[in-house]
Amino acid sequence: MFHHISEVLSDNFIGKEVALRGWIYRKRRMGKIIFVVLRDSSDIIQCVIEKKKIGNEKFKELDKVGVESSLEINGVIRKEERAPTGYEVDVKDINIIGPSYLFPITKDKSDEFLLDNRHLWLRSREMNAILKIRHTVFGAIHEFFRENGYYEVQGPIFVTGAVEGGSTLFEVPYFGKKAYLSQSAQFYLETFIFSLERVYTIAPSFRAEKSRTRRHLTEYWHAEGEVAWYHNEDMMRDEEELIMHIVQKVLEEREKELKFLNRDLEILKNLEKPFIRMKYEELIEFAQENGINIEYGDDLGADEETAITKKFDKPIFVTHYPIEIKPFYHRPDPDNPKVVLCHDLLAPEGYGEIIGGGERIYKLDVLLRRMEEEGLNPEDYYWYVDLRKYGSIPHSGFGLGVDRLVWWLAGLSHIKYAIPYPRTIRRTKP
Ligand SMILES: NC(=O)C[C@H]([NH3+])C(=O)NS(=O)(=O)OC[C@H]1O[C@@H](n2cnc3c(N)ncnc32)[C@H](O)[C@@H]1O
Ligand SMILES: [Mg+2]
Repeated sequence: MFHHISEVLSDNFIGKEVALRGWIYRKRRMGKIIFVVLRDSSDIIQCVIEKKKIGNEKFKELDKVGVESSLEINGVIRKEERAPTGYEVDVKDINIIGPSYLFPITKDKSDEFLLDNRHLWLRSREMNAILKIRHTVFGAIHEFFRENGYYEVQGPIFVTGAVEGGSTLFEVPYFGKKAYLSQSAQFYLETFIFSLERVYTIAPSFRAEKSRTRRHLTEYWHAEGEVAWYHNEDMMRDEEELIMHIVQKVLEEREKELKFLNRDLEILKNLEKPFIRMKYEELIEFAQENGINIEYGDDLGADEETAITKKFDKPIFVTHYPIEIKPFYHRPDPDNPKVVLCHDLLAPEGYGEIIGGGERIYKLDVLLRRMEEEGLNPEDYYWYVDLRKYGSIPHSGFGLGVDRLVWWLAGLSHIKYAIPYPRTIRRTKP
């Protein structure tokens, strides 16, 4: 029976014979001894392999193969302070399963090279840690929604209209017609709430982003929720709970990985509700007082959000944006129709927007007027307009960029490290 390496890194296994399997992470020979650092999905361990124990043939074969060769080993665990994980295996026997020669990732760790070889770089301890954090984040999102009465639903990926503006639509040929890749499942989630009232989905969204920033992908993972009868504040409250749940799970399950990534945990450990709430106009004033060059009416771009959020140590909900800089579906504030009842959630520490959401227009005449103002043809959105014809209700929703959330929680320098296969304006492989 094989153990995972993390199981045997313990005093309870000292003196016990174990069977391990994995890949050569490091290898060096000193005379009649070869030191192998073996890795598996859980951790690494030093293995001391002596020629006299495994025999000349196997020793010679082991000496020839390179890093990332796959191995099974048998041996006895002993404590060794100088070993990378404090224990080592006194090897009795090995079995080389799959040799690897000249594994391409050695000294050259340049960004582009590692992106070109992401299919192999996934094996690194850095990516292993990030993938585990990502796993915990996805699981926590499902857990939160399901524990709070949300039904999981699925919208289509082939669609015929924009949600977040036509400039970032990916057009795909569709049997002689035009289709687009979904920018957001929102409009479809709005159809579900008339049946299930509270729905969510986690799916890829596509944005033909020409901007090359630390936080933009052309394909990203999007967790979206929609709730019947909710107003803007109700939705923000659920989102606060969601983020707190995810942060708590990541701290509980992934402290080891966060520490390996040298993530400063203070802000995450000190996170508490309620998050900061600022109206857009207050945020603009704050930004101007802090020397950030921005005027009322400007959209907050990556640079502005980075500069602003570096000054905060908890997430900030920014609400009541001017109607001109938000998509047509946002509900104008009845008390001041020049602004809309929306919110963005900006992550602190310079990370910026991780959530966009708000209250939807639910009155037919208001929606038709806004579509006309935006030059949209209601016919193109006939099914979306129908929702306002047949038993319309106030409702709100949001979209969380899961890759951006992982990027913030793991304290990474660029979103491309937060997703296994990043897609950007210049990259569509591997
Ligand atoms: N159901 C909804 O109400 C969602 C709404 N229709 C929507 O798509 N809002 S959003 O455009 O701000 O995108 C939502 C989030 O999606 C993320 N996002 C948005 N665009 C990107 C790109 N290009 N790359 C990575 N992540 C991205 C980011 O965190 C945004 O806050
Ligand atoms: Mg947004």
